[in-house]
Amino acid sequence: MSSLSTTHHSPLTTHNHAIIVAGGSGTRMGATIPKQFLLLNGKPVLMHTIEAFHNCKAQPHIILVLNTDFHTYWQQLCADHNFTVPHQLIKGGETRFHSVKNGLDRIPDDINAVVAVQDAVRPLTDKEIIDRSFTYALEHDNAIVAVKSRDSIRQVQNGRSVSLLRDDIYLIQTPQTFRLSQLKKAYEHGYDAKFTDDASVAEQSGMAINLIEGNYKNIKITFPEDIAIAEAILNKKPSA
Ligand SMILES: Nc1ccn([C@@H]2O[C@H](COP(=O)(O)OP(=O)(O)OP(=O)(O)O)[C@@H](O)[C@H]2O)c(=O)n1
Ligand SMILES: C[C@](O)(CO)[C@H](O)COP(=O)(O)O
Repeated sequence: MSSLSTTHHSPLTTHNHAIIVAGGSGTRMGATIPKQFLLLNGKPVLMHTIEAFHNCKAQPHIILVLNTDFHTYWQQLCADHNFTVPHQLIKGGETRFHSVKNGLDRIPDDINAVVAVQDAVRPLTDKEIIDRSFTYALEHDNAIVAVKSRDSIRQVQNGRSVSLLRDDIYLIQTPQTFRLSQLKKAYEHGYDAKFTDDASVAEQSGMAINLIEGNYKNIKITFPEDIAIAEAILNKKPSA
């Protein structure tokens, strides 16, 4: 991981924000409710994710982006699970891009602020990694959590597959953390269907993207088997 950036400073600032995007419907999961509400060890996925941000040293102001059809459902879930972590609930958008944009629009301009964007459906994100992303972004404008590919990689070009250098391939996770002013500016450029994350939006606006080391356990809940995988990771006893 020598090519990924590292940092050792404290992430403490009073200007930290986290936008947790939970506006999706989970079509690939195929459940009767969006996957962010499915239970992981008895607690909705989304609560695990919010708690990771609440428990980190950066102590961000938490904005939860959720389709308005599910606001009342979420408030009932919070009551049922005695979930009291403070957060600001706002409406979701048509795509992940639009949900993030809705979140950014709710944060007042602040030259000193840093914002992390997090998939609601990554409930196993380490609080230490969240803190590292805030610290690194404060010093270097952005920090995108990534892990190196552990599989061999081939790309199909004109019907032929060609091997790529595995050491140059990184798999991108969240959080993706930025100086607020720079991410707001990037999102002003408008939507493009090729955007899959915040780094691709920022890159399009000319920003150089910094990768910081993530964790293979920081999986995204996407398909039905991912819930069982996440529970196995959560319940694994530390080896002696
Ligand atoms: N309109 C949307 C679409 C997605 N997301 C969020 O972006 C994250 C990553 O998206 P993905 O895993 O693709 O979630 P879904 O869109 O719900 O899943 P699918 O693509 O299978 O429908 C999720 O936390 C999802 O809730 C969002 O906030 N608003
Ligand atoms: C943001 C992300 O999780 C980074 O890996 C990913 O791009 C989301 O992709 P999806 O197609 O919306 O699941």
